[in-house]
Amino acid sequence: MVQSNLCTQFAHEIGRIRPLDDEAMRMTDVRLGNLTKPPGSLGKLEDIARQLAGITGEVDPDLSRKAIIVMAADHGVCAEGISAFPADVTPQMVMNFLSGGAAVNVLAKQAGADVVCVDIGVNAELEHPDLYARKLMHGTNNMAQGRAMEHDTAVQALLTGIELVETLWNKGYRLFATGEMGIGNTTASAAVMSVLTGCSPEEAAGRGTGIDDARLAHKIEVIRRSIAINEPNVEDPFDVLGKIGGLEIAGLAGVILGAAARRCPVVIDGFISSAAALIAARMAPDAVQYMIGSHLSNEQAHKKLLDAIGLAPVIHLDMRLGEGTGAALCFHLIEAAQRLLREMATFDSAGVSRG
Ligand SMILES: O=C(O)c1ccc[n+]([C@@H]2O[C@H](COP(=O)([O-])O)[C@@H](O)[C@H]2O)c1
Ligand SMILES: Cc1cc2nc[nH]c2cc1C
Repeated sequence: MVQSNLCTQFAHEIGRIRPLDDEAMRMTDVRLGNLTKPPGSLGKLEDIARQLAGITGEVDPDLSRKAIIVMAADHGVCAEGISAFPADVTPQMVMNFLSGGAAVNVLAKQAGADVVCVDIGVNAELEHPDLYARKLMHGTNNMAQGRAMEHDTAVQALLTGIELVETLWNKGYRLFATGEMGIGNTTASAAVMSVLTGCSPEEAAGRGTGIDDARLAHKIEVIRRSIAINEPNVEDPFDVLGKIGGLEIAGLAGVILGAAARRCPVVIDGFISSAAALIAARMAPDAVQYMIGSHLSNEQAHKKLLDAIGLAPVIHLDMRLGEGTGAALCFHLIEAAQRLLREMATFDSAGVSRG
């Protein structure tokens, strides 16, 4: 009963996601064509301007209030020794986000964005006035021994992401980005990628926080074992999420779907955020049009994962931090696209001859 109630809420939200607004994109193309530049010469910045119009239904939307939603959670699979760092780093970094000392805080501040720090499943008791306390479990169960979480918990995590976007939307935020913190979460993300794209654990696994060759071989074996023991159904993203996913991955999939349902752009950060984006895409294919790929992470499988979603990253800086750091940098390019459209002279106003 409870489960069907949650699923009904979720289905209602998914049902709100619509294709982009063709007329707003056409009007943007007309405006871009009148600006003092050869047609298409601003490349991907023009694509972004067009996409923003399609998403919002406005040629020049006000996206000045922006939030990076950083979902933090722990992973039972850390017991298998798959990370270069101890699980204690997850709660420690959450406190660092809340004190403003993490990389994402610095980059968010520079971009004029707010960091929204969410405990959706950290294995520690955390208290801070700015923390969004939404803990559903004290970390997932060890997926190498059985399912990571109950089906219902995965749906609750998805709804938590949607609820956060709604709360922030009501405060005036119109541009969102995904970010995360969770020691062990590249293992869960690689497992999700392997099942949903059909690639091997070798192809999906990477070095995460910086593991050596021996630990990488072990990580691949743990992913293989987790998939074998749980037998997730490739046709059912809820099943995949519940058996081999993570609480922050589920929460971020909810953030993405919630943003799409409210016609807001959502910038996808690195490898873990992209695993969440793949889940969201399988739940609601139209949601992909609301996503903006930010950067290409150095996590080796990221390119393949983005290809599976249909996203092209705009920044290549060899970063592999997560937290929302790549997405924060992408905010500058989004603002650049908007300013060009808003502030450039037209051929007529500047008296420049057309070709
Ligand atoms: O976003 C990325 O592309 C990315 C790539 C590698 C590592 N990370 C971060 O590192 C942590 C996971 O690494 P690991 O090795 O513990 O699975 C987690 O906190 C992520 O935010 C993030
Ligand atoms: C220190 C540290 C900071 C991070 N931020 C995101 N993932 C991280 C992993 C580590 C280990």
